[in-house]
Amino acid sequence: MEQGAPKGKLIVFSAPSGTGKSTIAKAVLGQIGELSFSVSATTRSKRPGEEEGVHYFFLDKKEFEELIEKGGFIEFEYFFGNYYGTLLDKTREAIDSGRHLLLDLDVKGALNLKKLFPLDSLLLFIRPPSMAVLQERLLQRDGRNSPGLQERLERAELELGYAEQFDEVVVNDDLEQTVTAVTGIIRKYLTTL
Ligand SMILES: Nc1ncnc2c1ncn2[C@@H]1O[C@H](COP(=O)(O)OP(=O)(O)OP(=O)(O)O)[C@@H](O)[C@H]1O
Ligand SMILES: Nc1nc2c(ncn2[C@@H]2O[C@H](COP(=O)(O)O)[C@@H](O)[C@H]2O)c(=O)[nH]1
Repeated sequence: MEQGAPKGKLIVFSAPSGTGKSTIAKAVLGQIGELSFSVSATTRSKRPGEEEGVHYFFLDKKEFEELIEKGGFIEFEYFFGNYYGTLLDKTREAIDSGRHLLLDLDVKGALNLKKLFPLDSLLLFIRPPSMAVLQERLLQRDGRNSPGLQERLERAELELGYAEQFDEVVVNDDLEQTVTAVTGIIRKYLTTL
């Protein structure tokens, strides 16, 4: 897709589920006005408080698979029993109009995106302070009986092994310090283009 340099840049957050990507993204978006959130499509159900077109575009499996057939995704993955994907049209529209996007992707999605936009993307890996803290955060957010909790923890171990392939790695221990560090990294990247 990298025909002619796109004007907007892609900032990608990856981390094991529950590390705090969405929490950090919300704070960073509040501080960097020229950055917009890239809304992915998914087949998973809405969590309380989530809104269509704001957190995700919620599709059913048939709709998602039809969109795959039509080449509607830059990348997509299937995990935790659901599809997740980055929409081609929305991404192209943003970067062609010079808007920078913040994407929240799993590690494979992030590394695939880097192959497509090697010069126009920055990959940030966010680490939890420990597996014990990660488990606490997932329990706090989703509850003890949440479907997929064990799967998310198992996948976390695997995802941590990809950290060194990212451009930057930040540990999300104290939230305020993490937001300051991440905001600094992104500002530096956007101003040294
Ligand atoms: N630094 C932090 N200290 C304490 N709690 C935190 C911190 N960062 C995030 N949290 C909490 O951890 C939980 C998980 O955060 P969040 O939903 O942002 O994770 P995520 O990485 O976006 O997860 P997913 O990939 O599943 O969407 C939330 O309840 C959030 O409030
Ligand atoms: N490869 C992609 N991964 C994505 C995309 N959108 C979100 N995600 C990742 O999914 C997990 C789980 O999210 P949740 O909202 O169900 O907790 C999370 O780690 C995201 O990074 C996408 O478009 N492509």
